[in-house]
Amino acid sequence: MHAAAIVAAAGSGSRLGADRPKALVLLAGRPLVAWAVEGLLVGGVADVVVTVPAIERAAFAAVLPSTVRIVDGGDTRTASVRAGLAALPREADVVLVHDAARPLTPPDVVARVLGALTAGAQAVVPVLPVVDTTILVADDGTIAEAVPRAPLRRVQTPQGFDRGTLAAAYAALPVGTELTDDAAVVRAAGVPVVTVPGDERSAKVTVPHDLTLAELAVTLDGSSGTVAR
Ligand SMILES: Nc1ccn([C@@H]2O[C@H](COP(=O)(O)OP(=O)(O)OP(=O)(O)O)[C@@H](O)[C@H]2O)c(=O)n1
Ligand SMILES: C[C@](O)(CO)[C@H](O)COP(=O)(O)O
Repeated sequence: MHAAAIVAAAGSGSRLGADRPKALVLLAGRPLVAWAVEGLLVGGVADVVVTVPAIERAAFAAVLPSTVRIVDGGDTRTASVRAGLAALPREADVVLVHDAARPLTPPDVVARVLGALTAGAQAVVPVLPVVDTTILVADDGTIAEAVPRAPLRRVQTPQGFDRGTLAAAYAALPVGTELTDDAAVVRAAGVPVVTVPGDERSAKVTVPHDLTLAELAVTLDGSSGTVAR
C-alpha cells in the first residue's frame, strides 16, 4: 500500500479571525499546517500534497518540508480537494484527506484509518460520539424536537479512501456541488463508508477558543513541536 495525503489548507479561517490564513496561524510557534503535515508523515503517509491560497504559495513553501507538493486550492473545500487529487503522485493507491485545521491529530488515528483501508475498506472516517443533548430548533428558536444522540457521531479527518474510488466519486460530482467532507462525496456515488474511532486531540481549530485549547494541549503534552504526540 502506498499512502498519499491531501491536506486542505486553502481556507481563510473567517471564524478564527486571525491576521493570516488559518493554516499559517502559529500553534506553539509553528503553523497549523506544519503540525498537520508532520502528524501524517509520522503516522505512515509517504507523500503529502497541500492545497493553499494561490497568493500564499511562498509563505507555505517556507514552512513546509521540501518534499511536500504545494498546489493552488479553490474557493471551497470541495474545490481544494479536487485540486489536490490532480496532483497526487502516480504510485499512490490510497489517499488520506486531512484538514490543516486539525494540527494535533495523533498518529494512532492515522494508523487506524490506514488499517481499515488495508483491511479492504473503500472509504474510512474517524468519528467521535456526541456528548450533549441534541435537538432540532424551529424557525422561531424554540425546540421542535429532541434527536436521539446514541447513533450520532462527529466526523473528523483524516478520511481515507481507495484512490480510484475517491477519484471516480469526484469525477462524478458536478463541479459546483459543495459538500462539507469527502465521505459525503463518495457516499453521493453510493460507496459505503466505514467508521473508526477518532480522538478528541484531533479537534478542528475553528474559533479562537479552539486555538487556546490546542496551545494548552501542546503545553500539557510537553511537546516542543517536534512530534511528542
Ligand atoms: N476553500 C477552502 C476552504 C477550506 N479549506 C480547508 O478545509 C479545512 C476545513 O475547513 P474550515 O475549518 O471550515 O476552514 P475555513 O474554511 O478556513 O474556515 P472558515 O469557514 O471559518 O472561514 C481547513 O483546513 C481549510 O483550510 C480549503 O482547503 N479550501
Ligand atoms: C471535513 C470536516 O473536518 C469534517 O468534520 C469539516 O466538515 C470541515 O469543516 P467545515 O466547517 O465543514 O468546512
